[in-house]
Amino acid sequence: MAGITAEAAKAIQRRMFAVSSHLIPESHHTHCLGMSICTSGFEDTYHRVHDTVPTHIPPWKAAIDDSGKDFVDTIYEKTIGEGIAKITINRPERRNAFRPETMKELMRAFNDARDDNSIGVIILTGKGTKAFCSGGDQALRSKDGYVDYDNFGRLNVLDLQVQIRRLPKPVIAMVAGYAVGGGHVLHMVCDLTVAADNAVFGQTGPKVGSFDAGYGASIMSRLVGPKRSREMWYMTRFYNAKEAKKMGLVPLEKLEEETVKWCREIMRNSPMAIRLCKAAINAADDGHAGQQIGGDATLLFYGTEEGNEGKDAYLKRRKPDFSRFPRLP
Ligand SMILES: CC(C)(COP(=O)(O)OP(=O)(O)OC[C@H]1O[C@@H](n2cnc3c(N)ncnc32)[C@H](O)[C@@H]1OP(=O)(O)O)[C@@H](O)C(=O)NCCC(=O)NCCSC(=O)c1cc(O)c2ccccc2c1O
Repeated sequence: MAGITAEAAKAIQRRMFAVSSHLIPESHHTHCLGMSICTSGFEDTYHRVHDTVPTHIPPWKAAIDDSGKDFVDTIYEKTIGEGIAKITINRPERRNAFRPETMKELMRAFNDARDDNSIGVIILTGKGTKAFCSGGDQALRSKDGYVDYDNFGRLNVLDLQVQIRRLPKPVIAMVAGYAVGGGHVLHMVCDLTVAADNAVFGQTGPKVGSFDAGYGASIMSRLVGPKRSREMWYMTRFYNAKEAKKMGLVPLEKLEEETVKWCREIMRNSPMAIRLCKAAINAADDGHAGQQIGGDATLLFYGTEEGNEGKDAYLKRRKPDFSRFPRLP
């Protein structure tokens, strides 16, 4: 486009994308109309009227946001005409461990999906089948958080957690492989989780000298109960998808089909009703967003010998030795 800046061209491209996303392609109409048989097994008017949703995986189209910056650690995509955005952590060589830049990009993508009124539901996932997310990149951990390009320590995953909780559209965690550490907390702050049969869940913090005393502890307690939460945090065991209760379990090869089906079921319902249900369901827990003190405690802990012992042990592939640290009364 001659005569306009690259940023202006990207802004125009984004606007055109948003507008075209409202248009449903002809092929989708045909497909949906073709699905007239109710396979749910219920022979009632409710099911005859509402029918089932199609399960094919839609074509994903690369999306951009207003900043005009590229997405490097993440992949940001949208469907055409179906109102679904997909945000993928793209560091599979590190089991999708995140660094501050990853969080910045995720926040940009979530912000754009929130702003785009053609989008009604957002999928958060990890690249590949080995991991949804393995938490903070331990190789980048320093005494004041995780450090990448600008040499500042950050714990900015806490901001992403709050953003997901407050975002007025459902966010679905699509989990294949490991969802551990900060990655496990990310799945917990999402509205729903669809897990493949190879999914593994767990908190590793107390083994690697970390913990999440904000949402990571409080939401877990609500989700799986206080005793199971203590077990997960104190013992740092891993659980397979069968053991992790209250989650849908689907074969790995059906994971995306099933997740998209959930999105479509949400998309055909009232956005205002969903928005208010989400706010209402979160209301009892909103006070936890104020638990910044939990994040600050982690920040201080990273600067201690005890915290560092866990990270060192992980990086050196040895067992941590916490025996020299006092168990204070
Ligand atoms: C996830 C695993 C169990 C997978 O094991 P597997 O055997 O399949 O793979 P490898 O271990 O060989 O890993 C392949 C490759 O990836 C690198 N890697 C994996 N995870 C990480 C990671 N988190 N950080 C850095 N690097 C990672 C690994 O080193 C290998 O690299 P090679 O070069 O050798 O090929 C297993 O990988 C595992 O246990 N990972 C660590 C999980 C973990 O402890 N995560 C951190 C928890 S702490 C955290 O996430 C956290 C972050 C925050 O920002 C917080 C903020 C505020 C409060 C608390 C926070 C917090 O707790």
